[in-house]
Amino acid sequence: MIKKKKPVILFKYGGNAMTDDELKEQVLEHMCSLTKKGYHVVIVHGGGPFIKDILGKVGVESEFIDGHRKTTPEALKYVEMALKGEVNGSLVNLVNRIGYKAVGLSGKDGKMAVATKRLHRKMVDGKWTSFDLGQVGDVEHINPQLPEYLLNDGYIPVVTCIASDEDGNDYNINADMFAGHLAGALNAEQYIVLTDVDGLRMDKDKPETLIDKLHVAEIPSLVEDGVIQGGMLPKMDACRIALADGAGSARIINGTQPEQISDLIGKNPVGTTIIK
Ligand SMILES: Nc1ncnc2c1ncn2[C@@H]1O[C@H](COP(=O)(O)OP(=O)(O)O)[C@@H](O)[C@H]1O
Ligand SMILES: CC(=O)N[C@@H](CCC(=O)OP(=O)(O)O)C(=O)O
Repeated sequence: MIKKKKPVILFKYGGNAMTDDELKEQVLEHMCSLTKKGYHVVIVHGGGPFIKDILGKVGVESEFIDGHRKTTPEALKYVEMALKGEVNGSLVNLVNRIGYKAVGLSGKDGKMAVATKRLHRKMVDGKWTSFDLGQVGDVEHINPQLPEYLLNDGYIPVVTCIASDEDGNDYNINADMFAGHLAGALNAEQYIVLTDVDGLRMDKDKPETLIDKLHVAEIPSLVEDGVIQGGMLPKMDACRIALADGAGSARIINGTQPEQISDLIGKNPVGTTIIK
């Protein structure tokens, strides 16, 4: 008998929403409990504040360009330590402690993600201008077999956003971008981005201006008008990629409010939904 494939929910857990261990545990409990409701759960995480901390301690400076951290080879060493050692280690520990089986991975494991150096361009004074972001990568290709094996065997993949290119050079990839590619490759029924705000706002400082639904075609003009900026730039790009590559839906919700996760499969969708 052919086993029916379970739908995948892929969560992108942003570092800004990981304020303390108690909250992290509640959020992870809400995510992982979806496995009892017939879903396969994948967690992709970032860890911006943890990277900032470690870089500060060792005195390595870094700057963000359009939501991507310019990364020198020296900084990359510390980015990897923070993401794989600190954040991934702690999330795997918490998932295991609350009674599920987590497997911590980065894009390098099993060559799940193959990266390429990011060629960053944007309009400056009416001209396309290139920016060298150093060891910042883009996902070129995803091999979904490893997370699929794990999901089919009852494990929860907890994945972070470091990957190598075909020659073995390592790259720091924005976690939203990484997650969007993986959600597409896994044909996730839902791609859910957990951050520290309720979703995309028309005015980033006014919670009452939350946009509940947005078409991907509306993204470029919202970028041009400066509505989508900073950390929201890669988030929206990642939603576009996830939907184009095979995810069923994409949504941004508040990861500091765990109950919003339960609402996902309920009747009252929260956050900002991005539609094709
Ligand atoms: N239009 C907008 N609506 C809401 N937040 C916005 C908007 N534009 C930029 N942001 C910023 O994006 C941030 C979330 O992105 P980021 O800091 O990268 O978080 P994460 O760690 O979850 O990836 C918000 O805290 C907010 O400051
Ligand atoms: C290239 C790039 O920007 N990489 C990110 C990776 C971590 C991340 O994206 O973390 P959040 O999800 O918490 O933002 C960085 O260095 O901060």
